Amino acid sequence: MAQPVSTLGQHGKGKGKAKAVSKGGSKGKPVLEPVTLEQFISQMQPLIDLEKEAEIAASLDTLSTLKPEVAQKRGSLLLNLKCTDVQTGLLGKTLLELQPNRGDILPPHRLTPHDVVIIKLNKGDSNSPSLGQGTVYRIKDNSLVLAVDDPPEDGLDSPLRLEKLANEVTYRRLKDTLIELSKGVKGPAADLVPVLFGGKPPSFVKKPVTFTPFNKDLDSSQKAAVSKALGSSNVMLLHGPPGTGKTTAVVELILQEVKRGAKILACAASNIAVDNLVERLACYKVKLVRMGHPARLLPQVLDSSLDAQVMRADNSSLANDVRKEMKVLNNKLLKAKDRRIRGDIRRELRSLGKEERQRQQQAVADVIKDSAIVLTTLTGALTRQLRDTTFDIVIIDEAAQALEIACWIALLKGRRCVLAGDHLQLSPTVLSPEAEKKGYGRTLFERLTALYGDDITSMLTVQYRMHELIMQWSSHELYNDKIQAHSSVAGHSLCDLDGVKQTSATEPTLILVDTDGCDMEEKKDEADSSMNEGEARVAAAHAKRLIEAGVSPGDIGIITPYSAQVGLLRELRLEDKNLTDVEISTVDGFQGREKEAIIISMVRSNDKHEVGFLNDNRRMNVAVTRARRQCCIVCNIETVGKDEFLKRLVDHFEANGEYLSAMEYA
Ligand SMILES: Nc1ncnc2c1ncn2[C@@H]1O[C@H](COP(=O)(O)OP(=O)(O)OP(=O)(O)O)[C@@H](O)[C@H]1O
Repeated sequence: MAQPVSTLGQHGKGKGKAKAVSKGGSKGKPVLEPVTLEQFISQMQPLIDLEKEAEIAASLDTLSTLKPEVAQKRGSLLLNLKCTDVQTGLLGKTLLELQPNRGDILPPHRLTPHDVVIIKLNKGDSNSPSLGQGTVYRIKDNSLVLAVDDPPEDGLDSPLRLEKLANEVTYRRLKDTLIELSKGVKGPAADLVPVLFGGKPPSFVKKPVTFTPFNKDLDSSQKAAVSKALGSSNVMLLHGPPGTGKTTAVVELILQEVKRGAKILACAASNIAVDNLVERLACYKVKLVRMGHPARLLPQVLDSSLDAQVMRADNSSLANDVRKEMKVLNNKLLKAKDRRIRGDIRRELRSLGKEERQRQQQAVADVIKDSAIVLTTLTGALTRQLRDTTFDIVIIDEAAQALEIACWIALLKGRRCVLAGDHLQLSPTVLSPEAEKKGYGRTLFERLTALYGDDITSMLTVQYRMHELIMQWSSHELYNDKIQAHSSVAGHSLCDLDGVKQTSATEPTLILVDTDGCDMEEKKDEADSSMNEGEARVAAAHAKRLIEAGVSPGDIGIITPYSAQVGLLRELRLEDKNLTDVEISTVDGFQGREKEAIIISMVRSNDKHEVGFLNDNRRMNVAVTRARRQCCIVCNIETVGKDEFLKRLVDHFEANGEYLSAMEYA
């Protein structure tokens, strides 16, 4: 293990007093002030409650006060469904497929995979009894699959509704973690906590750590980041701007830590990010286990799940034998008349029950003990199954999208930590405006960047996604011009793709479609979200032109900041079969993803030049950097150009790309 032989002495001298190194936050975000552990605990306590109340209120609000159709758009409800299939699968769970009763596609909604929902009869209301509870497993435009432990005994042949449940367990785990922190940390993280609150300086080994990479393609910035992480004695930040191979570097770091005998807890806020790590590690044949409910895991990682590995374990099959024996005894008990015999059977059943539980627990403990890497979501790290396991290092991917308090669930289990992320992309969504204002959504990654900056950070500087024209604006505005495009992508265009013709639609890398003067004003929907029908039609028309030129619909994404616009675009997609596979999403929902061609509908178009939350630099950064070979922005330049940051964006597109009036798509 790395020995702390040098320290970065500039920070946080004086116990419990964090040095003020705060920098200006992104637009719309409060400037970061350093906090002590005590301040953090007292700030967070009420905010967790505020956020929980906001989540519950959102569902109660939508369920009781709004028309069901509006409630549906707000997110917590999906109405009038029919059950079209019931199957067993997924390590013994039952999978229910639900489709809309009317129409071909599900109405606009905000349910996402992994949400916990209750199933009710459609004609019921918020007080009517539940038929059962399930976890959303898969969502397509026309169907949704739920994983349930016990399928409802009746009611499945009637019209159904789904109601999203507030996630009580998560909030309880966040509170429990705060209590742990307030008690004074004595476990493995005892020396880490003061460093993360500025009370003790971070330290690194003096000599850079050299290593032989498992991945021979690592670039020099990735190697430098892995080396810095390996040399850190407590905390290191791996800053990965869009497309720079942050997860590639994290995978290399994990493999190097395994090689030097470390036990690793690898986490992320979302299940999908954890699964991504599992998939990328799987080919290296390392011993790992993915914790978590099977319905929340991608099918391709199920084999690595704790449930699957426990099922294969010797102790587990012995437990099964015991269970069979218990079944036979239970049958005997039903038939036995003699009191003495009944007493004997009961005694034997009790002892077998104990043995079965012990063998199951032993099987779980063995799998965890034998795994060099344990992978889980942050909140999943508080599971009972990991209670007695400690780790040499906790690695958190997508850390800039995780609530700080959620990070602490995992951090308390390890001696060192590496956080990988990009605080210049979107931070986690917070429902309560008050909690947001008071810093609930502030991430540990942001806070440590402000506290220690470059001293503990290594930034990746080669990106493998975007044409350099797409990258340049983002690199200049947010990353001090430090990002370079790798030669394999710097000049790639849609026309290089198989079967794509060179046309006026496919040739440009940047396209700016201006709706000014084209009567394309924004509107509000019933749920107060903005939309713009004219823009939606232009975006769909551009997608059609790309498809006509041979671009595969699956390579095209239309993204927009507003959920009402997503609904509108999805309705338009129904009008043309060719558009079926074009992906449509909010910008926030598309973070971490990419497409060959991205069309951005900015929506805002008004005389007051109001741009709403378009002016959060990070949202536009995410939007533009999803595109690999072409980025097309549809907007009203007159409206959005009044914001300085957005003006520089449209200026970049105008100067380096194709400028068109929306009239051309009429
Ligand atoms: N050194 C490298 N050489 C070649 N390709 C690379 C290298 N590093 C990463 N890539 C490629 O770049 C792409 C992005 O990598 P990765 O998923 O690790 O990035 P990320 O930074 O985690 O992504 P995101 O921007 O979505 O957070 C992948 O296709 C990956 O194979």
